[in-house]
Order: sequence, then C-alpha cells, then structure tokens
Amino acid sequence: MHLIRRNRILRASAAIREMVAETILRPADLIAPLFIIEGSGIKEEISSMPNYYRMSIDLTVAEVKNLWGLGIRSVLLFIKCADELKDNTGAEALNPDGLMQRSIKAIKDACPGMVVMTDVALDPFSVYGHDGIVNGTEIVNDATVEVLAKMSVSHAQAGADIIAPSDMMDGRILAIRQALEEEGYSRTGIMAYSAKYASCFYGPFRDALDSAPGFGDKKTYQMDHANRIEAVKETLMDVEEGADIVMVKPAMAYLDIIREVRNTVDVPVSAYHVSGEYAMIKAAVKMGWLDENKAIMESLTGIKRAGAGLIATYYAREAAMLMNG
Ligand SMILES: NCc1[nH]cc(CCC(=O)O)c1CC(=O)O
Ligand SMILES: [Mg+2]
Repeated sequence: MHLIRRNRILRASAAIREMVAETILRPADLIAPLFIIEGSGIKEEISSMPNYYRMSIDLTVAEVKNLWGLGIRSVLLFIKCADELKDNTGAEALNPDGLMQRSIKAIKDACPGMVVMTDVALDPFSVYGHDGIVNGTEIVNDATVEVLAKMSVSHAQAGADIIAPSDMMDGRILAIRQALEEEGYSRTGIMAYSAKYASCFYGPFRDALDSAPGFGDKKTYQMDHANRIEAVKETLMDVEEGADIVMVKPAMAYLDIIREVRNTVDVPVSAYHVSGEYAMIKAAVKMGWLDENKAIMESLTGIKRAGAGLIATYYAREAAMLMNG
C-alpha cells in the first residue's frame, strides 16, 4: 500500500478532520478586554476598532453577563481616566473609589464566577502617557514598581482575581507578589505581560484610552521585536518572581516566541491578540478581502496552536458565538 494516500484519508471529510484536529479552541480560552468609562448608559464607538466600545460600568456589567453566557470565563479591565485626574505619580490608580476599583466591585457583585483581571500600568493615569513615573525623559523603574505594587493591592482589595501588569518594569512581579502577600491576598493571581514588545500594533488601543506616549516611545522598557532569546529570559524571570501566568504580546507576529515560551516554562502561557491585529482583520473584511468568521477562527486557533492556552482578544465575543454555533 502506498502511504501517500494516508493524508487524503485523514482529510477526506469534515467529520474526519474534526476527529483528528490537534488544536481545539474553547470559549474559556478567551479573555475579553473591556474598556470602561465614567457615566451611566454610555457606549462610545472606537473609530479605530469597529464594533468595539468604551462603556460605562452599568453597560459593562451587562456585557460581562452576556460573555459569561457564551462560555467566556475571564475579562481584562482597562479604564479611561479623566484628564483632570492624570498626573506623574499614579495617585488616581490607588484611589479606592476609582473607576477601576468600582468596576471590579460591580462586576464581581453581578457575575461572581467571572474571573476579573485588571491591567496594571500607569499609562492611563499618566500626563505623559507612559507606563511609569517620568523624570526628564527617563521612565523611573523602581519608583514606578512601588506604585504598581500599591495599585495591585488596591485592585485585590476591590475584588480582582488576577493582576495583569502590562508595564514591563524590572522586578515588578516580585514586588507585586510580596505586596499582595503582606496584605493577605495570597489567592490573588498574577498574569505577567512578560514578553511585551514595543509594537506598532497597539495604535488603536492607545486611541481607545487616549494613552499614547506624550514623548518618545516605549522602547526603553518594552522589548525590541528583533529579539527572541530576551523573551525567554524575561519570562523565566517573571516565573521566578511569582507569575502564575506569563504572556507574550502581541501574538500573530510573535508565534515563534509563544512556542519558545511554551516549551520553556511550566506555567500557563497567554497571548494578547492586540488592537492592531483586530483592526487589520476588520479593515480587510470591510474591503471585502477576508471572510471575518474564518479569519477569526484561523487566527485564534493558530495562536493556541503556537502554545497560548489563554488568548486576550477583542474577538472573544464573536469567536465564542461561532463556537456556540
Ligand atoms: N500598558 C498599557 C497597555 N496594556 C495593553 C496595551 C495594548 C493592548 C492592545 O493594543 O490591544 C497597552 C498599551 C501600551 O502598552 O501602550
Ligand atoms: Mg521583565
């Protein structure tokens, strides 16, 4: 018998292909990022992210319930800070009655089972739009880490299940872990943005939250896209410091990094299918060049195939609806 025919057998029908599929995407694999603003009954379009919105807490809670019903089990919260509350200290980030803190409480009250993850970085609160405290043109690592640790405790106090530091400061995972333990939050997890690249693909997000850097760029603290070995080093350090989950970000231009990280660490690996990756598909679909449902499932399955068991994606709702048939 000539073995060449085996491939044709295992691809012969949809049923056989489904039987032998190696990578199966589930709604619970998906983390839904949510952009939250002050007010009530407010749903604002984001021009660079079609069909994605900034929403007030009440509408965000309703969306969380819908997402839970679709089988999604985690959300990742981002808030849009009022300009008058921005400074160079991150004070508003520590406000126990801040928008993030109120959002966490409202979601946990309304949908207790949903895993609430919170973005921890200073850019939404910074007059400079950088992820940390600025001195001249320097992002001051250690002073920033101190604030991030307090910010993380504040989120845990509000009920957050997992802290997601997206800042890339050195040593922040250990500092956050220690601060959480000192305050009794030994059950609050950390999803570290470990291999986060200084990517052009964050543009739409920065529009959404008005958080673009006011000067320079983020290349002094986010990684160079040319580097692979450095990603493994960063990730191993975060695991050593106490990260429960590590993340590679962005995703599609970094599948090799996801695979290398997956093969290296013994904790869950996540990836962030970022705003620019979402916007690219949306734009191509608008031009009639791509089938959106196929592009969504192929992209997200590929990110999982590369090794990410968790995927933060703005397509979480659509993908879950597709998987629910
Ligand atoms: N530190 C903030 C943060 N957290 C997630 C993203 C990007 C998410 C996306 O583009 O979807 C950013 C923007 C940035 O680092 O400039
Ligand atoms: Mg690091």
